[in-house]
Parts: sequence; structure tokens; C-alpha cells
Amino acid sequence: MKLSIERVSKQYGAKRALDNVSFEMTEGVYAFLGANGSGKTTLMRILASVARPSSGRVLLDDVDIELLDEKYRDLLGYLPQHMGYYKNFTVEKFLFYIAALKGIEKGRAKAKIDELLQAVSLQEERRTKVGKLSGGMKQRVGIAQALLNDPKIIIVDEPTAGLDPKERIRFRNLMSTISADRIVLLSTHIVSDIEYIAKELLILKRGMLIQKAEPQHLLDALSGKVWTVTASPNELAAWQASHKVSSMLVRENGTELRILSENKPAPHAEEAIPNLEDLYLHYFDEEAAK
Ligand SMILES: Nc1ncnc2c1ncn2[C@@H]1O[C@H](COP(=O)(O)OP(=O)(O)OP(=O)(O)O)[C@@H](O)[C@H]1O
Repeated sequence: MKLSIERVSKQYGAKRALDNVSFEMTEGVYAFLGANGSGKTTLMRILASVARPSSGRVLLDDVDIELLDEKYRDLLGYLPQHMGYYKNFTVEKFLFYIAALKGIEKGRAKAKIDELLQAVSLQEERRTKVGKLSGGMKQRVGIAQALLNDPKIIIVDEPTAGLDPKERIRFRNLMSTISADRIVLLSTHIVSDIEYIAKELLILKRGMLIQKAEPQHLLDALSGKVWTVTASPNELAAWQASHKVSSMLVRENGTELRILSENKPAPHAEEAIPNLEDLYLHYFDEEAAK
């Protein structure tokens, strides 16, 4: 299976939300990293066929998804950034309702709902009204509804927003397991969500795809540019003003700063192994500073 994005642009009035984006995906997890407004949601909506590109096209195994139409949607599972829920429906009823919309026969839907409620650990909430669930629980209902039709292409926009650390790990494992024979595309600001599971990272910046590569490849490119230095409290502000600081860790002998720098920033600085947080800062420094 191959999903090809060919020279896709999207214009909203004078705003170019996507600018000539091209790439291909096969089975596995792909993760969009991008600052706010970089075009992730716009691209995901186009791939989920709820929005159309202003120019360019999307092909599944070399056939335009507009021609495939319903056949394409049958293969699709989509969790939008802001999912609309029916508050008065119980979790179970909501999932049956979505299953019916997707044309899934009742017996099959029941088996699938049982399986998915277990996968997202919501068995005990199956008769709870959606309006009474916590944000993280609602998000798990959203993940379950996206998987109801056993989709071959899964598009999830910030799926872990609102999930606690345990739920994030669960979600990561679920995506990793199901991606063996599926294309999974997810967007996030939280880099730990995609560590270990992403086959490729796609870095979008102001509507342009500026990188698409294996995480390790991108991390290797940062090698020799990440350093740690230990600073006393009165030195911290100066370090922050003069360098890109990716993290700070309070230790007994001072604060350990993680710094991105082309050159060794101080004689006592020690080289560190780049991680995804460093990578995010490297690409989105100006956005992060805004
Ligand atoms: N319907 C719309 N009308 C006008 N402009 C829009 C519309 N949708 C998105 N945009 C603009 O297009 C750009 C890309 O937005 P998009 O929502 O795709 O970004 P994003 O990377 O998903 O951001 P976030 O991380 O904040 O969700 C932004 O500048 C946004 O303001």
C-alpha cells in the first residue's frame, strides 16, 4: 500500500497553509512535527478527504483518492483535532452510532466495540455518558471510533492531547502494534509520543515539508551540536539569552543546561547525545520563542 501526496497546496484567502507538499507513505507510523499553524491539521484533513487541496493530488496505489471516493473512505480511520461527541450518548451507544454511519453490521460492530473498549481501557465506562468522561477518556473514545472499521489508513490529529503519561504509553503501544500492516499518520507537539514508534518524522514549517526522514537520521545530523553545561543560579539568565537551551536540570552542584550550539559553548561543556526534544528546538526555535 502506498499513499502519495503530490505537490499539494492549500490556500485560505491570502494565507498559504500548505505549499507544494510532496511525499509518500507505506505501512508504518509517520509522525508530523510542527509548531502551531505549520499546516499539520490542514494536511491531515486533506488526507482524510474532508478537505480538498487547492492544487495537487493524493493517490492511493497510484489512483487519485477523489476517484476512489467511498472506497477510500472505507479504508480510512480519522480522529480529528476536535472531535464532536454526543454528550448524552453512552460510550457504547456512541460507538454503535459511528459504526452504523460507517456501514458496519451490528454483530460485527459489537465484537469490534468490545475489542476496542479493551484496547483503550474503557470497558468500565461503556455505559457512562460521554459528557461525563474526563478529557483523556473522551480522547480514548475518539481513538476507538477511528479504529471501528479496521482501517488500513489511520489519521490521528494530536491523539494524545489530554492523555496522562500511562495512557500515552498505552496509545503508543497500540499504534505501534496496529501499524504493521497499516499506514498510521499522527501529529503531535509532544516528541516523546513518537519516540521509538515513528518510522519517519515529517517536519512541517509554515506550510512546507522541510524534512522527512527516520528519527535516527535526523538525530545523527544534530550530533556534535548538543552540549551540557553546569551553571550557577546567577549565570542562568545569561546562558538562556545567548544560547538555545533545550532543557534544565537542577543538580546538587548547580543547574545542568542542555544547549544547542554549532561550537563548544564553554571549555567545560560536554557533548551530549541528541534527543527529539533537541531536534524540536533545532527546527522550531523561533516558533518556540514566540
Ligand atoms: N479554515 C481556515 N481559514 C483560514 N485560515 C486557516 C483555516 N484553517 C487553517 N488556517 C490557517 O492555515 C495555517 C495552518 O493551519 P493548521 O491548522 O493546518 O496548522 P497546524 O499545524 O495544525 O496547527 P496547530 O498545531 O495549532 O493545530 C494557519 O496559519 C491557520 O491559521
